[in-house]
Parts: sequence; C-alpha cells; structure tokens
Amino acid sequence: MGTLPGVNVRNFSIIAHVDHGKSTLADRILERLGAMGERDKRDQTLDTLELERERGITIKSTPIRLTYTRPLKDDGTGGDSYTFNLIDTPGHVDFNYEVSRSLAACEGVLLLVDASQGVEAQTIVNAYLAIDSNLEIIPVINKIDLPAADPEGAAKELEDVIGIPAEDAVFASAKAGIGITEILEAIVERIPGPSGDPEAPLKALIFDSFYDAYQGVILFVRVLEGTLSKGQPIMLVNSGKTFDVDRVGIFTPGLVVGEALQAGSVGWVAAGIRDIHDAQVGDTITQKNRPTPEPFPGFKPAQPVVFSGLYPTDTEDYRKMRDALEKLKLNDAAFTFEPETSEALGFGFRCGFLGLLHAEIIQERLEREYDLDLIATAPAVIYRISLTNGEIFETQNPAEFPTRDRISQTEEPYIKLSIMLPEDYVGPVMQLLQERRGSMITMNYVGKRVELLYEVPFAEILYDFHDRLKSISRGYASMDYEQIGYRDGDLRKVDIMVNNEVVDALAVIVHEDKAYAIGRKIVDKMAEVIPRQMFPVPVQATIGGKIIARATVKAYRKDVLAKCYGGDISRKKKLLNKQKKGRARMKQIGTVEVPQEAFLAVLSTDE
Ligand SMILES: Nc1nc2c(ncn2[C@@H]2O[C@H](COP(=O)(O)OP(=O)(O)OP(=O)(O)O)[C@@H](O)[C@H]2O)c(=O)[nH]1
Repeated sequence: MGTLPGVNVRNFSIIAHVDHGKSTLADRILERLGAMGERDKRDQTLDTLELERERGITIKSTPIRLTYTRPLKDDGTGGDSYTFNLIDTPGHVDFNYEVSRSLAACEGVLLLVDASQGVEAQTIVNAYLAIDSNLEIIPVINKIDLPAADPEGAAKELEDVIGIPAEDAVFASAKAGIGITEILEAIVERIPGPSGDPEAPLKALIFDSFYDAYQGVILFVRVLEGTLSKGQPIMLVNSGKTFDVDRVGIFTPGLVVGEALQAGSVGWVAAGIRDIHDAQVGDTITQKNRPTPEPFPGFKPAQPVVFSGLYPTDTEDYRKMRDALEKLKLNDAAFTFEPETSEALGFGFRCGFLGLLHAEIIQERLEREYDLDLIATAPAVIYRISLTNGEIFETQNPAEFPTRDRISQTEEPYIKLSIMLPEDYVGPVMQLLQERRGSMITMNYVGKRVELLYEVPFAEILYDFHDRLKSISRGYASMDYEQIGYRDGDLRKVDIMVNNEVVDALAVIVHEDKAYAIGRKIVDKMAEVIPRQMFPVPVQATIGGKIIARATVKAYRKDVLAKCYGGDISRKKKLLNKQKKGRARMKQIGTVEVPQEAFLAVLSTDE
C-alpha cells in the first residue's frame, strides 16, 4: 500500500458536460497507463449497473489507481513515477452532492469541454463545484479532431464565463488519442500532491459506497489526515456510530486488500457496517479514541426531494416489491420508501428520490432486475404548509393536503436554474421560463451564446421542462440547477374523477395560476388514453369539489376478435395475447381500466 503523502501522488477527477467525452478520456488514460479500458472493466468489476452503460451516463463512481512514469527528457529529467488516483464522478444534477464529495477527495480536476459545443450549463456548475473545493483546474478542450471544432473559441468561452485563463487549456482528442501526454504531464505539473500527516488523528472522507452481501457496506474514502488501518476502532462523526475496521485496500480497479491507508491515499474500507445510513457519503471517519478536532465540513444527509407512489400492477406482487425495494435501499442512502394505500391502486409504496433521473433508474431496476410491473403516480416535490392553528408541516403527498379552510400559507421549493443557449433562442426560452413562473436573476452574453440564470419553482421543471427546452432550442440549450429553498406559492389540490368517482392516486398539488390549465391537460390526456368502454366515461378535474375541467371517453370498444371471422383459433389466441400485453400496465378502477400513461398525464409534453 504504502503511498506516503507527498509529491508522487495525484488525486484527480474528470468533470464535463454530458457527452463531452469524459468516459472516452478516462478510457484513453487507462489504456495509456496500461490499465484496462473503463468499458472492459465495467463488464468485469463490482456490480456496475447495466442501466448506466445503456444510458451512457455515469451513476456510480468507481475510483482507480494508476501508475504514470514520466517520459525522459533531453535534460535528463523525467523517468520518475507517479501514483494517480482517478476518481470518477456521476454526471447528473440529481447526484451533484456526490459529485461535490468526490471532488473533495481530489486536489485537481480535468475540466473537459467539447471543442465543437463550447461551454455548457453542466460545465459551469461542475467548474464551480471544483472551485468551491479549492481544486486546481486543468481545462481540456476535447474533440479537436472534429471538423466543427473551434478549440480557441471554446478556451476563450471558459475564460469569459468562468475566468479560467484560455492559455492554460490543453487541446486534445480523447478519441484520436491527441494531447494525452500533455494531459498526463499537466496532471503531474499543475495538480499539487496531497498533504497531510500520517501520525495525526484520523480524518477520512467518505465519497461513495456500495453494499456487499458478505462484507457489508464498502466505503470509498479519501484519507486526509492520519492512517486508517485494519483492526482499528473507528467512529463516524455525523452518525456517531462506531465500528472496527475489518479490511482496507485500494482499487486497481478491483478491490485489492492492503494493511493501511495513509494521509493522501484513496481507497476502501470494510468495517462490518450493515446499514448504509450509518456511514453516509460526506461523513468523516475518525479514530474512536482519538477523534479529529476538525471533521470534514459540509456534511448533508442524503435526502430525497422528489416523491412518487409506486404500485405493483398485480396486487400479488406486493411482497416481492417490498423485498426488492429493501434490496435497492441497502445500496442507496438517498432512496426512501414507506407503505402507502390508495383506494384506486391498492397497496403500494410512497418512494423518495434525489430527482427524476434517480426515480427513473429505480423504477427501471425494479422492472428489469426484479421483474415487476409497476404503476407510478405523478412525481411531486415537498411543499411546506402552515395551518390556521399555527402548525407547520411538510408534505409531498396530495393525499395529505389539507382543505382550504385549514390552511393559512403554502410554500413551494425553488431552484436556481442555469441555461446556456445560442442567442437566437433566447426569446422563446424566456417565454417558456415565464410560463413556468420563473424570474430572471441575470443574463450574460458569451460571444454568440447566452447564459440565463433564473429562479424557478422546482415543480415547474419536473413537468416536461427539459424536453420543451430542448425542442424550443433545437437541442442547443443545456441546463443545470440547484435547490435554493422555499418561497410563497398559492397551492391547490386538483382531484380527478373517473366515471364520477374520485381517483385518489391521480390527485396533484399545483400552483393556483396553473390549476385550470393542468386540470384541463390531465382530463384531455386521460380521455385520450383510457380505452373506450361500452358506455361513455366522464373524466373531471375538481378543486375543493368544484369542477374545473371535463372530458369524455366515448363509448364503443374495438373488438379485436371481429377480424378473425371465427376461423383460426391460434390467430385468435395470438391477438388476445397481444391485447393482454398491451394492457399489462393497466389498473382496474371501478368498471374502468386506466393505463399507466393516465397516471402521468400531468407530465405529458403536448401543451
Ligand atoms: N470526434 C470525437 N468524438 C469524441 C471524442 N471524445 C469523445 N467522443 C465521442 O463523444 C461521445 C460522448 O463521449 P463519452 O465519453 O461517452 O461522453 P461522457 O462525457 O462520458 O458522457 P457522460 O457519461 O454522459 O457524461 C461518444 O460518442 C464519443 O465517442 C473526441 O475526442 N473526438
């Protein structure tokens, strides 16, 4: 193990906007330093998520240790070896806290910018995360092999927007292998080695973790001070829990067992931790009997911000679903669930997520890995409600929304939204933001592009905002955001009635200004997706019992068997099966079958 703090270690990350080439560059560096490519590695190591590969985004961080030997130079210098710890970061706003902790484990970053796209919203947010962690930033302008590349332009944008000098940029092509030596040399020359005293009281930062059925929670750590060794009694500063270290080691990229991790090192620890909540990302590990006087600041317990009801389409699957949720939770401190009962959907779970992507990932995993068919209700954020009796409470669940006469004030969560876009689209995008009740903070011109900063209610971007932004800007706009707290907002609960019965699982909490439009949108969408019955089915939206929108599912149901002229039985069966399959994700509500799409009608994009 024995990497001492000091000159020959470099701990760094690669940060970039989506698709600017982070994985490709990581692969290239690994390949150059004789390690397997990231993608081969993924096929072999840990429990890397299939979904991650499919979606082409990084969800779980996996660090890796590499050895770099500098080329010999004419003046006789070079030839010395360095240990690189490359710490991967998840590439999505839902996981920004994890990104910030991964960055806190480093001394420097490669900030990658696509030479044909320039600075995008995530470039800026990631760069500021790095600046907040006081990291050395090496700007790398990637994809210079592309005909549309404008490396100088991209470097200039970095200077204009973030203040990173354009002359610091390294021009590269991760794909064509251009500029890789320059990048490796820049890592050695510009990023400082870690400092820290191996004899000081232990101070190690947890920047990621995963659950192993045999060893319990495996923590990914950066040791800042002191030494973390086998057998040592440790304490988690924020959870207050204590454990004895079973094993420590490094990543190569598999888990390799060692004796100790000293200040400056990046590695892993197993300490018989059974519950991931006892040792969360961002917490500080210290010695039980000799605690550090200065734990790592900025700990935030993982907290879900978006909620949705998940119900098995087949009520028989309830237990299976609970087991699956429990398994997922073992590995994911940010994911929560509790049992919930809906009159319409039966027994299910109210689940909490870090954002919509996180929600989608969990849902897809339940369906694929655990073979469950689910109905999901519309995602909701956490509202703050003050009651006339002085009580204040938070809820994300429309079922808990009080009647008007009991409410004195309602507040909703806001985000600071940053959007980068070509100037041609500024008008329509500002109009969209206005529709979403946004208010402008600033607008900056960067050459022919514009950075817009807005305050927007979080709920407004949950509902198809990203798709609309992309379509309005023909794919050119990019966005990122952070939560900024609560603001006054006059909220209403919109109930939906199908065939004159209130369907609890369809209710949504919305801002007063939007209540009518959203009620309209939901009933129209529902009338479109509910299959026709033998009788007409009214669908209505109501607020406090008053009808605000209505639509009708017309009578008549297409009889698919009519086509078969009574003859071929196997063909008949086939058609019936086909129909059954198409119906799989439906829920019987009274006499009416309601498909999954109806529950997400509020999210539909057709405005
Ligand atoms: N022409 C060219 N294409 C590149 C280069 N680097 C990456 N690409 C391509 O750009 C696309 C995105 O690259 P990735 O490495 O997957 O991007 P990423 O930043 O890891 O994406 P996320 O994981 O979603 O953040 C892929 O199709 C790559 O082949 C380059 O230097 N030149």
